[in-house]
Amino acid sequence: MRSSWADAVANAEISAAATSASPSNVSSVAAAPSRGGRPAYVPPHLRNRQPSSEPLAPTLADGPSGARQPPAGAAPAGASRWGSGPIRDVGRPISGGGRGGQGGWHSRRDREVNPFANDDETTEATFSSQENSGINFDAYEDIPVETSGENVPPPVNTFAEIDLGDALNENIRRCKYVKPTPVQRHAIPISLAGRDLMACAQTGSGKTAAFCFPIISGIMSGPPGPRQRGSRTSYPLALILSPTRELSVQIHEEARKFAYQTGVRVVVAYGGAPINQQLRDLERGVDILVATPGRLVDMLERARVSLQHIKYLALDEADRMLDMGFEPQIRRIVEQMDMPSRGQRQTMLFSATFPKEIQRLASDFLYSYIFLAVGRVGSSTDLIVQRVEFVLDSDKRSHLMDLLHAQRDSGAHGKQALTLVFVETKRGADSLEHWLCMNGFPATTIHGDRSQQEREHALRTFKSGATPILVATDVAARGLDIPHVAHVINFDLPNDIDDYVHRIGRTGRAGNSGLATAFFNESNASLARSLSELMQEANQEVPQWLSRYAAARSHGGGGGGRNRRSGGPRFGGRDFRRDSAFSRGGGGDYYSGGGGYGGGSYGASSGYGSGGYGSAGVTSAWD
Ligand SMILES: Nc1ncnc2c1ncn2[C@@H]1O[C@H](COP(=O)(O)OP(=O)(O)OP(=O)(O)O)[C@@H](O)[C@H]1O
Repeated sequence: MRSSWADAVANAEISAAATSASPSNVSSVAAAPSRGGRPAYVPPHLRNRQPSSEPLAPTLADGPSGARQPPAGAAPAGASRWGSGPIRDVGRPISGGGRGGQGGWHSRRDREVNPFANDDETTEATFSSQENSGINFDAYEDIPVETSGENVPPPVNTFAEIDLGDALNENIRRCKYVKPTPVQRHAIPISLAGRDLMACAQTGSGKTAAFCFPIISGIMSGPPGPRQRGSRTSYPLALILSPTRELSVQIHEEARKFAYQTGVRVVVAYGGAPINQQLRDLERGVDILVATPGRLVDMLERARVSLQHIKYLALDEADRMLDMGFEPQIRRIVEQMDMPSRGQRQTMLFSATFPKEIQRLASDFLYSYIFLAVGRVGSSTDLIVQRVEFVLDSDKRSHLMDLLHAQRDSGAHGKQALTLVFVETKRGADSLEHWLCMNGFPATTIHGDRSQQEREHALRTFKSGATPILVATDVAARGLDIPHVAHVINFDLPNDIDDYVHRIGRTGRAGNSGLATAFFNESNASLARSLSELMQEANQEVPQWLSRYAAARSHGGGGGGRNRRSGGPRFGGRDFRRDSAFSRGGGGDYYSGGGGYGGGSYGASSGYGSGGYGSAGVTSAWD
């Protein structure tokens, strides 16, 4: 997919690398962009330097959504609200002063690029020997689902049962989604009923569509938002916030597919890319704005975006968005700008993990909401074989090498299996990548010290298989949907079990299987208990030595930092309103108990560690 501004620059190099890469082709790794010839290896410490011959900016006319080119399947005349004149064939009632034909960007013939046209055939060819990565619904058949809140709308079994509109249904077909995943079965009817929602569902289970479909459908069937003549301010109707640039780009790509030919326009705004280009994109019209918080605040301060007409607010990775690193920015955006207050807008929060303390914070943004938990405790990892090995820091590299050699020799997971290696620090990432490259393993890296252009280039070469090893900090831990990641290696374990859940969730997605290996040593002792509990819950084999570490922690022994999960429920898969420890006076829209919530499978009571949220080392890698 050509999806972002950096692609315009990187495209030629990527395809060259993609066609020439092989595991032994070290020089294709972390290659300096070069024109023709063999790309030269550039050490990590030099890679942030801008090559003088390389254009800094992409072709501005193209916008972050990719090259503007004649669409493979151009929108039929009248199919786009942003296209040609008054268009209302999408089932939207025409309210007075519709946007079509008002002049300015409303009236320009802005042909919609077909977001399906770029689905990367090269990548699929590269991975053709592997299993198809469609959703394996059998894996979800007996998945437990819990809802709490008042008057919960019933779930659906098929997309046909939901009135999403012809255009959206056609896009669902184009996406090859045959039936909804469990979280979609429940969340879509709840959202279509106009209810606020806090949804907790496993990694890779289709949450993006679960919040995109109702938003797109709602915008299609609602009145158009207003536009002030002569104003450079944009008034989106929906705002989707996510914690990282790459995730925002990915959500934008997905949402554009879902919204294709519906007339609903989706724009992305994220840091590290030229703001002027994004502003121009906004000026062409926006219904759904996908953004990272920092860039959005910038645009709000410049009065280039107003939130006063927001009808839908979605926070993806909502627990991350509300943890220590992001909460002030989110509060600013949601509570201190011009966004309609809760109850006046519809708010949807999604994540695979929802610690109770974060749930409590999140309830500030929600009105009479429904809590939805999809999946038994630990079920997000049932599809992932988890291995934990005791490895001293000094042995980690050679151990990693052994794993990679074994993987290569056995041809496990297919010839081009992608391996994602998580490390703690940006420096550590560069250093490990360099070492891997020197030892014949094509690798690249993604972390907060790399330029956005480099980050996107790294992701693309990883996805294509040109550099099948990606060394990453937590910037890549959440949300990224990269097909064919067969192995996630926690070279350095995170301090927080939730981060572990998200990291290993980069494999075993959409019902497919995956493998996760963690290197554990004394410095990870604080994680022992929650890790061994998590593994047990997911029917994984827990090594005896890890159980001993866990027991030592339970009895007050062991060193290391405080693990916020310690003693608490996994995945926050239980509505905190059900927990008396969190009951409070005055919370008008708190659900006050009642039946219907079979908490058994979510186990454990509160006991939520009071330690800080989000370690400083991790926060630095986020946008
Ligand atoms: N109904 C469906 N049928 C088939 N595939 C689907 C369906 N819904 C989603 N998918 C695919 O499943 C994959 C995972 O979806 P998505 O990225 O939305 O997961 P997620 O729950 O948001 O994961 P994470 O917690 O890691 O962010 C994507 O490739 C998506 O296209």
